[in-house]
Amino acid sequence: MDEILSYRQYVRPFYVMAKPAGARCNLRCTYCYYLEKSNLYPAAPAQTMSDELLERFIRDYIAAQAGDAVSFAWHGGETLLRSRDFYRRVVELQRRYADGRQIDNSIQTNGTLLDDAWCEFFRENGWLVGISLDGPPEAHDLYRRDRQGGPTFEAVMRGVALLQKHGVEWNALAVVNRHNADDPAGFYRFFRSIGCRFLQFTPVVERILPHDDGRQLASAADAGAPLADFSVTPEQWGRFTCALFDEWVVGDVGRIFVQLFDATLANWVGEAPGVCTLSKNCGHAGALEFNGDLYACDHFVFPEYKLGNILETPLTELMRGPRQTAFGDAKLRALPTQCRRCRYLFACNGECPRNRFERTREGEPGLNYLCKGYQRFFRHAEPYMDFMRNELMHRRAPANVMEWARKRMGDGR
Ligand SMILES: C[S@@+](CC[C@H](N)C(=O)[O-])C[C@H]1O[C@@H](n2cnc3c(N)ncnc32)[C@H](O)[C@@H]1O
Ligand code: SF4
Ligand code: SF4
Ligand code: SF4
Repeated sequence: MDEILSYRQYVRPFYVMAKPAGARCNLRCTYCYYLEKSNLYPAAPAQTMSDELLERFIRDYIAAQAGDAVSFAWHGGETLLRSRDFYRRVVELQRRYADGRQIDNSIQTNGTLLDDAWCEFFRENGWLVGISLDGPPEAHDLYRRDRQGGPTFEAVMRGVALLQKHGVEWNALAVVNRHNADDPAGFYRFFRSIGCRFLQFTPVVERILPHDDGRQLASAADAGAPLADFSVTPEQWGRFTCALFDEWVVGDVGRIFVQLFDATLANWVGEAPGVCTLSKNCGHAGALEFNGDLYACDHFVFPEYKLGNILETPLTELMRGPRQTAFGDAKLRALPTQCRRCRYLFACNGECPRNRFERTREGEPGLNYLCKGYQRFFRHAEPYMDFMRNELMHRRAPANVMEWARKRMGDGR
């Protein structure tokens, strides 16, 4: 088993989320886990990735990939605080080092700084743009505030309209928090109404632990830290995912792609889920800070999870080294007995290790805080997932589930 694990680790591609503007941002979202990472770099307030580092990263990242396609992910902080010239240079360097590979780029942004020129750049270069949007204005604006504390919904929607005008490929990245989790139907209908076809949503789960350097959030290793009040509860998460699933399964299968549902179906048929949180192992997506520091994961940017600096140690060595391999394999190895015996282990895999700070019924540590919510979701989705798996096995479209679901729900559930 161990041999198989390490063999897979070796041939599997790895990804790196690059932070060209570090943790700098024009907004001040209450729940943001990244803004406070500036405190790790007090001596470099500008947090700007240098041209030397950019070139080294692009060259080494392309060279490290075994396949024909290489995917770059630009992340932050706010990515659009860097100029278009910076990203033109990215494209130029990618062409220089591509060596016949196909290069893809995705960029995550809060959307408020988009204008025609940015959209033209993304369209011309075929970049996929991820937009952070938490639902309709009353859901979005509570936590997604600008520096002055003002709302941002309208600015984001102006950005979305520009992307649509220019025909830029985009998807929405929403977070589910204590506030917006109670209106799943309104949330889903909103995204449908704005023409969003690719929807990802992440549960916000943070705990508070003040550090001497000014950071306020706990890492997975910090036992006993209290929950931040914007965190979604397991009960909310369960209700939210079930109700959203009901909206989707009666009308939008094959039309709107919801990452959680696609990944669940993939696990149901024994395929790779395409999202780390529901995979058996993880550790194949590092986070690269503006100065070359590489961390185990975007959600593990804590000093104790720093792998090294790519200007000092080759990127491949850090990503394929024993520390990162152990980090990724721990997702499976550290599962508590309750998870190992769970009937939904194949679908859940204990979800993300950063949320495993609860104890099991037997008092064993390492249970996922959202466990109850996931259990409820998998139980709820099970008959529909079984139906879709059966359709796929018989080479029929999973979208046939919609008619079956409508009848089933009409039949008095
Ligand atoms: C840190 S931001 C960086 C990129 C850009 N500034 C943006 O907002 O899209 C990346 C994503 O993380 C989400 N996010 C922020 N804080 C989070 C948290 N505590 N838990 C989960 N996701 C969070 C944001 O909503 C956003 O979609
Ligand atoms: S826009 Fe992104 S980086 Fe900025 S505060 Fe909000 S979530 Fe954090
Ligand atoms: S720690 Fe969580 S977010 Fe990071 S790679 Fe693993 S599953 Fe994904
Ligand atoms: S649903 Fe709960 S018990 Fe089952 S694998 Fe997930 S976290 Fe573990």
